[in-house]
Amino acid sequence: MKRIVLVTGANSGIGLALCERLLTTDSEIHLCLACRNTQRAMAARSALLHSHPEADISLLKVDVGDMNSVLEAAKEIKKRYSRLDYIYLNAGIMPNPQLNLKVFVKGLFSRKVVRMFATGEGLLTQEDHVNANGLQKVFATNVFGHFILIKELEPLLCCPSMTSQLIWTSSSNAHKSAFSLDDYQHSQGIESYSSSKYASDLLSLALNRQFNRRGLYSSVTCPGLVMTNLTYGILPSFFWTLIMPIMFLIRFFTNSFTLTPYNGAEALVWLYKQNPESLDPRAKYHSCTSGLGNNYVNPKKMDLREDTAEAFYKQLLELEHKLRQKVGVAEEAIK
Ligand SMILES: NC(=O)C1=CN([C@@H]2O[C@H](COP(=O)(O)OP(=O)(O)OC[C@H]3O[C@@H](n4cnc5c(N)ncnc54)[C@H](OP(=O)(O)O)[C@@H]3O)[C@@H](O)[C@H]2O)C=CC1
Ligand SMILES: CC(C)CCC[C@@H](C)[C@H]1CC[C@H]2C3=C(CC[C@]12C)[C@@]1(C)CCC(=O)[C@@H](C)[C@@H]1CC3
Repeated sequence: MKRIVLVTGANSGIGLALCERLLTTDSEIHLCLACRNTQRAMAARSALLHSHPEADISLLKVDVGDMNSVLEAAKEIKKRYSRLDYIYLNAGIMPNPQLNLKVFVKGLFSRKVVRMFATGEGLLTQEDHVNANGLQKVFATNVFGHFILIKELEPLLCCPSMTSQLIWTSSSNAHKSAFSLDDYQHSQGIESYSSSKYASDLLSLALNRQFNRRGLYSSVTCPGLVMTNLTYGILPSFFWTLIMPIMFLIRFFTNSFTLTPYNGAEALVWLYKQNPESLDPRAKYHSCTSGLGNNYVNPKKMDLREDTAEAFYKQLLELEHKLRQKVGVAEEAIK
């Protein structure tokens, strides 16, 4: 029986490299590319079919930052499939990133320089906005849309006598200090990306508590620093090209400069092959690349509290309830 794998944000960067690698790893797979832009999704499908002509690939239109689009997409998935084996919750944004040069230069001469390059801690700020659902855009895209998708697809993910896996593309940029239960959407701060990634780590922990007994397992990964559209948004591409030799040099000091989407997908592919019951719900699985270019996976314990994860999960359920009422009222008004 073919394994059914859905990947959000599959049309570029790490998501696209992941799809390519999954098709190479497993020929008995149905891949569903869940993307917001149909043309970009079709281009990705063509590229994948070019290297894997026999591959079974379908497209699904979904904007994970838009509640109505997620609900529509979930309806479509339920029509198409009776179960789902894997969902890769990979789509993500970091809008209007600004590099804090002062912190960067200071960091270069501090003892924390390696950590700074590995996590980008404190180096980046973002400007976030409110979306049409009244949610902070980064939170809605990186966390909440995926949460709603999982909730909607619960019957397909929790099937008797089989296990399913949720695999998040989180980040080592997820920091406790950027997240607060009082402002979990991060409407007050300037580190919405870091906050959203910490929120996804908390959510993954809570999902394991809620769903493991029903055969659903959740894991988080960090792909390392990868050159994708997301990172090209931080500094102009000519600058990245100029400093590329330095980036390859940095690899000898930190294994987190994976740089290519192929390398960045290492932990995501590794998790595909694991028995989910053997995984540690508190571990973040990091894609690593050595100075000589060898890839491997390094699990690291996350700094998470069970009670915070539970409280956050409750807040998400309340927000879901509120928004479902809003959507319901809007639908009634149209009728
Ligand atoms: N690059 C890096 O160094 C790191 C990246 N990550 C994470 O990896 C993930 C993938 O990013 P990466 O490959 O780097 O960057 P890309 O920008 O190349 O990929 C992001 C993908 O997400 C999609 N996407 C964004 N917003 C939405 C939305 N609202 N609905 C549906 N799809 C959406 C994009 O679609 P579209 O093409 O239409 O914009 C794109 O396919 C992200 O979650 C990111 O946070 C984590 C750590 C490091
Ligand atoms: C290498 C250079 C000479 C200068 C690059 C400086 C910064 C632009 C980078 C240093 C560490 C990088 C980093 C990220 C972005 C670019 C840097 C800040 C991320 C925050 C990108 C997104 C993620 O999710 C993280 C895992 C990255 C961590 C490191």
